[in-house]
Amino acid sequence: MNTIVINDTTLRDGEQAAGVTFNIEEKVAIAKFLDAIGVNELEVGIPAMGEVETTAIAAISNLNLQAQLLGWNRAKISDIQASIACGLQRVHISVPVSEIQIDAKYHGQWRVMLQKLKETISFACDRGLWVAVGGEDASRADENFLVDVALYAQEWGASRFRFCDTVGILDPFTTYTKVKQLVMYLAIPVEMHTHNDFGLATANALAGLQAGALSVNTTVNGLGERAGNAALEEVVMALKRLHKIDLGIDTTRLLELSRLVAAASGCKVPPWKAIVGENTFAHESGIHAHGILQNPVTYEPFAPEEVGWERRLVAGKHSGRHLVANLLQQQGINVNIDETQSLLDAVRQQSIQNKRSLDIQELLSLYHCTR
Ligand SMILES: CC(=O)SCCNC(=O)CCNC(=O)[C@H](O)C(C)(C)COP(=O)(O)OP(=O)(O)OC[C@H]1O[C@@H](n2cnc3c(N)ncnc32)[C@H](O)[C@@H]1OP(=O)(O)O
Ligand SMILES: O=C(O)CCC(=O)C(=O)O
Repeated sequence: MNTIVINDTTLRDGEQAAGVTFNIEEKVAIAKFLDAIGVNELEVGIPAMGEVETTAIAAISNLNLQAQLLGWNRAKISDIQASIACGLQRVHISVPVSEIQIDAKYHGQWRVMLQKLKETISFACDRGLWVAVGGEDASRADENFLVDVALYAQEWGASRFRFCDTVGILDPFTTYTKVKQLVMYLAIPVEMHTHNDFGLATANALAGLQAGALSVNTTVNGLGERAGNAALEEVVMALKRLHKIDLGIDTTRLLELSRLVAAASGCKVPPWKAIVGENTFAHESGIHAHGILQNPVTYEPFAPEEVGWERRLVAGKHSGRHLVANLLQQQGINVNIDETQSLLDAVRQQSIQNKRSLDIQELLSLYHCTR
């Protein structure tokens, strides 16, 4: 798992989340940010969508970023032409590979699908483009047929094949088995594209990488169709911290990036969201805060600064004396731990009444009232 490519699709699948639209400035800002922190590759959009999209893609293309840029295409010559017109040198061509999708898009005529794939790969390769192919709904495809399509794509000139769990129905174990088989047959790298319909997108992406995939689609905050995609920040941190694979991405800016995409998409990040949620390094519970004050490793998997956060202790319903005493100490008030019980009782009461934790001013005024 050492030469993994992150191909971030915030600007394509991320923007496909219902109700989300990025304007040109936002698309450019997100692309620049992803590039600046060291993301290798960006799927920047769908040129076939028309002028608004192609103008944004061309603007990103003109930035001459370090990251490789890809346009997403159907197996249609006109889609490839639209990608070329944006100045893209890399195209991703998607074809349906499950019976369900081939029925819906090609009236069940898989030979026609293969013919279109061959034509579009050749058209792109003849124009000097680097071509990747995506197997849409690969997770529900007949496994032998999937391998055949991928082998044809490879033979016709594709440089990578994307395994798509389009409706997010796999678990990590089945993902591993299916991707392992594909990797075994192909000489070109396999890319993972996972969806979060059962909350398993990141786990499945990692399972695919364990099985030998060398590239992975992510989106910032896990934004994307329906329940979203594998989150960039989760995949990068899981690889770094759980698998000891540092992709060279500046993780200290992940929070800033998350906030940029949350603002541009209008999609708030839930407080409990891994890595970038507001509560990921906030501690209210007495036993946790007591542990953290002695050694942060007791209740944190890594230091908050590694992803751009600062640790926060907050007083609330579940707090204990050590936490409250520490917060007061930070304000220059030294209290004997054994004399904080009445203050703690007042904190609980007010927190229950307000249905939230207390800010420092509220804690201070309770302290003065209970003296
Ligand atoms: C799993 C995924 O995320 S796939 C990506 C999905 N993303 C999007 O759909 C967002 C952007 N899409 C769009 O802006 C529009 O759908 C467009 C511009 C691509 C096409 O718009 P329209 O021409 O109005 O077609 P519409 O969206 O209604 O239908 C999709 C068409 O693409 C065809 N199609 C779908 N997938 C493929 C494919 N992989 N290869 C070739 N054709 C395909 C469908 O069969 C249908 O064709 P038809 O019009 O000949 O019946
Ligand atoms: O690239 C493809 O083939 C399809 C990607 C996708 O968005 C999906 O399958 O969910």
